[in-house]
Amino acid sequence: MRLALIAHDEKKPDLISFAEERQADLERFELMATGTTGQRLIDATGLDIERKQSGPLGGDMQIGAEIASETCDGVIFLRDPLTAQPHEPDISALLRICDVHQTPLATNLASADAVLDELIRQLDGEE
Ligand SMILES: O=C(CO)COP(=O)(O)O
Repeated sequence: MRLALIAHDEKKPDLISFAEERQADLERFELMATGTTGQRLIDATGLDIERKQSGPLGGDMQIGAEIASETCDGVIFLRDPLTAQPHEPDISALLRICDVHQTPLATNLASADAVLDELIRQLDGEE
């Protein structure tokens, strides 16, 4: 099962803490991330993560393409709702394509655990 991890700059510390807490669970997935998020997570946890482009350079669109191809099963995207992003259209497109394909999506820390728990439940069912 493939899972995407993304965080805006203000939320990267939260995502790193989340990944440290849930590292054993995250290791069960094929992970992908936008460029800077991926590097920060790799540095902090050593998790094996496929890095796409940085978000403003097209990383959200690359993850959106994975969702459109149904090669990504869930997204944890800790958005910063208080800072304008230059690539807002890409972000909107990513959220939209998740809805189009019924892809589980968490956009804040409060729902990240819930999405990961549900994907783990599905993984356990597959085994
Ligand atoms: O901007 C992002 C998502 O919209 C995240 O990109 P980075 O992980 O490269 O910072």
